[in-house]
Amino acid sequence: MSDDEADPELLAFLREHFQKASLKPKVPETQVLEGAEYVYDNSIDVALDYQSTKAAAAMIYEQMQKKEYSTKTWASHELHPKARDESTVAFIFTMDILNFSFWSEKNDDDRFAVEYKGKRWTGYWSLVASLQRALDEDIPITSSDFWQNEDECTEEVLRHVFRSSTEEEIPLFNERMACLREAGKILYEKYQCSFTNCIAEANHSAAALVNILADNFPCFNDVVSFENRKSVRFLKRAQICVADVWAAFDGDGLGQFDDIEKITMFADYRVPQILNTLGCLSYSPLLDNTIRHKKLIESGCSWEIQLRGCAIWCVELLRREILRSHPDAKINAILIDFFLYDSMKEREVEGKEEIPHHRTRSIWY
Ligand SMILES: Nc1nc2c(c(CN[C@H]3C=C[C@H](O)[C@@H]3O)cn2[C@@H]2O[C@H](COP(=O)(O)O)[C@@H](O)[C@H]2O)c(=O)[nH]1
Repeated sequence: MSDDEADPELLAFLREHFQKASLKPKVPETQVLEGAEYVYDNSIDVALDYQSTKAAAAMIYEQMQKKEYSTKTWASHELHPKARDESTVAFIFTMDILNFSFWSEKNDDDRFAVEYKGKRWTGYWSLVASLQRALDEDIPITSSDFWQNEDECTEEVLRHVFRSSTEEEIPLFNERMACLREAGKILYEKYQCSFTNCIAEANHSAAALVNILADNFPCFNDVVSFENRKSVRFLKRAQICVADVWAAFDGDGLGQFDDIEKITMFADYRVPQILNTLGCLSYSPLLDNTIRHKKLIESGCSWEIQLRGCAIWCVELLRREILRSHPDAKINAILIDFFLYDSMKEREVEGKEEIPHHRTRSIWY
């Protein structure tokens, strides 16, 4: 139909509508889920099993209900900060700058571990314990001014903060120190030394805050090139940082986000492990063998990207399946992820780590 045949009123309406639409402020998106779906659609070494995913969705929902899993679960962890104020925002920002790669090639007795409050903490919890211990020792480890002050925040002080109760030091110590210095410099230059100003700039959009972190702080810009065909944003620490703020503040105040459902699962090395254990994710024989024998998988290689992308997509399918059968469920990808991580850690404590997690050493997760 040419313009002169079309109804002039309809044409005027369409022109006005599209004119308005193009003026609308762009709704922030992270593109993480689109990238994950693309990786899933193009994966040959990692596959999803729909029957197991359907069964897992039912089990996860039932368990989350039984445990009353909610944002409140976050603060219930012994080491997580409880105050809903800027000190907790600063703690979370510090924590999630450093929230990566705790796995060790040593046995449980010899691996990096932190003694704190009469307990021996490993993995993610060794990081949280180190930060809490430093604050107890009046070391301002959550202050970006401190990270930048190389006279006060010396390498020696940081080695003291992350001191181990074993011979093994925290993995990637130098990279962690560099991440803190870089983040401190950027926070000083762009956000008046406060992560709370980043939250304010995001104006209650979780996606916008993820993008602020990824676009301004290189150590949060977790982006890969999948088989040289497509740039895929995983943004694991940027997303978990936003999710931790949301959970710590119970979705209120500094943790109030209008689009929190845009946050996906955090592509780490624990959630793929439990998804594989539950039968949701399956691996090609060579990849399965590599993981079972704890062989290194290079950061950025196709196998690693398939593991991370398919895990994000799998949790999205779990989320959709749970909401299909329970439309009123107060559940999102964050809470499913938190539940899966905590469940995997419980299995590890009970000695039920049937299949190992994959071994990739990087600052991204
Ligand atoms: N996907 C996902 N990855 C998570 C977490 C957490 C901790 N979140 C706490 C906050 C709320 C939850 O209830 C948890 O209590 C750490 N990690 C990642 O795992 C790895 C550490 O593993 P391991 O060495 O075994 O401790 C490392 O890449 C770390 O970045 C999570 O929740 N989801």
